[in-house]
Amino acid sequence: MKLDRYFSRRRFLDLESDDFEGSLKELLKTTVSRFKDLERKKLLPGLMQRESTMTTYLGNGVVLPHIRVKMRRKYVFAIGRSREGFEYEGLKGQEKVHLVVLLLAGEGAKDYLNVLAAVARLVKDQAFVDQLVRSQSLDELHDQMMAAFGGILAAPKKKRQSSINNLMLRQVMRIAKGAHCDSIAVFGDTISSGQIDVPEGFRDFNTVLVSRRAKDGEFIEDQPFDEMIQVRSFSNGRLAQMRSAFLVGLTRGVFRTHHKIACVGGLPGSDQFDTLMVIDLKDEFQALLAERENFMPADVSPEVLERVIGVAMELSIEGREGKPVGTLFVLGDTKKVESMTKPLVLNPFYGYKEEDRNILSPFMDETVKEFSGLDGAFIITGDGVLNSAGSLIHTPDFDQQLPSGLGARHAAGAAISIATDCLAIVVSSSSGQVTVFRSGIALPLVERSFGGRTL
Ligand SMILES: Nc1ncnc2c1ncn2[C@@H]1O[C@H](COP(=O)(O)OP(=O)(O)OP(=O)(O)O)[C@@H](O)[C@H]1O
Repeated sequence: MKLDRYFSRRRFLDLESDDFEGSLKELLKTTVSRFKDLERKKLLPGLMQRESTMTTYLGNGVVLPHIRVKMRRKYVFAIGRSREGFEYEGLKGQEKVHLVVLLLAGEGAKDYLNVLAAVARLVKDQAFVDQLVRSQSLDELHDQMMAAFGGILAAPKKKRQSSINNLMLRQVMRIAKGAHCDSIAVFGDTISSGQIDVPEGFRDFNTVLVSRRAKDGEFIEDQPFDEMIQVRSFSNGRLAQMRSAFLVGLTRGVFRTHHKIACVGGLPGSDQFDTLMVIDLKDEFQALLAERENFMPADVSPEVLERVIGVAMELSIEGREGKPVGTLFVLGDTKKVESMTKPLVLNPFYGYKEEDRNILSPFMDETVKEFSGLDGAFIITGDGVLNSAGSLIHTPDFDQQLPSGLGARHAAGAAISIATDCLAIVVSSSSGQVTVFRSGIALPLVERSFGGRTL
């Protein structure tokens, strides 16, 4: 998502204040002086009120205060930098806020959550944030932000691609041709710079980049790929996230169920492709897709499933504060699902605006991880609104046989996926495995044990 058109050099400041409220006042002053239809008096209390109910801290010293306002423009950004940094409620130890990214969104702006998510994704990169904070001048800071938000990140220093990588890429083309594959998938995180030099003829294939870096083509403008699938968390496994990536690809229409895919990958950051495989999606997802061309429930949007799978993967791979966490997400057909659940605790999402408790908002990540410690399930609507956490599922007449070792949480996920038109995504606290249930059929996405490695 290109956001550079909403930035203006005039709204880049070196902050004089040493607290959050003072910084907001400075940023609002420069913004309001330019857009006369904005009412500063209402903006500051609105922003402070949001902050008191929900933090807008994104990590890495960046805070993203945001609010919807009545204005003609879709979005306005104002950026404040504090080299010394200032304290902010909830930050531990030496951590301070160095960058305030103020976002005002017009009431009609429809892709608000995507804009928040795009900013959150970029500032997840600590090195990028450090570079911004250390910029010599505001002009330099502005240029870097424009480049990053325009999708043209300063090109990373290019290493020459090794001859083995070239060979592997040529081989995957030969295999794709020989095995009549429909696409070639490259696991891009193998290469630390993200820059992949492809051999001649590569562009004749339908190609997909699977990477943690970014989505919607942000980073692949000058890359030789037709599509990009984002995976969210690091795993030491070579192609451990393959299944979730292909599932996401299926829901987004990048792949069809009858497709065969030639894949090349390696350990993340190793700069060495070392694995080639051919995946037949029909075989891979056989049980799940046996009955239907499209396994998505009618009301679930692919980006919401993608997000839930991403959070589930992070919980599986990283846990919560290093400890394994298990949880259950029930996605879609919410009315019917809710008729088969009862609260185990007071609902922590009660009373918040739907937009603020949508799983597509980057500020929900931490909240969801925090509440994953609760017993029971998250109930999520097909368009991403978190309706409740800590819900006990009780479905009628459930006698599904599950593989041994799978207990009550998996049984509940399987049962609700039979009783309603939903998807249930289970993270196992004991094995870290992530399993998607649809109509009682289980699809394991990542199989691992904590501390272990997966091929
Ligand atoms: N009917 C249910 N509805 C919602 N959550 C449930 C239900 N039954 C169990 N759980 C949740 O699952 C948790 C763990 O149960 P159990 O260990 O039997 O499940 P499991 O399938 O073996 O999962 P894990 O692999 O995480 O241990 C419970 O503490 C509870 O939070």
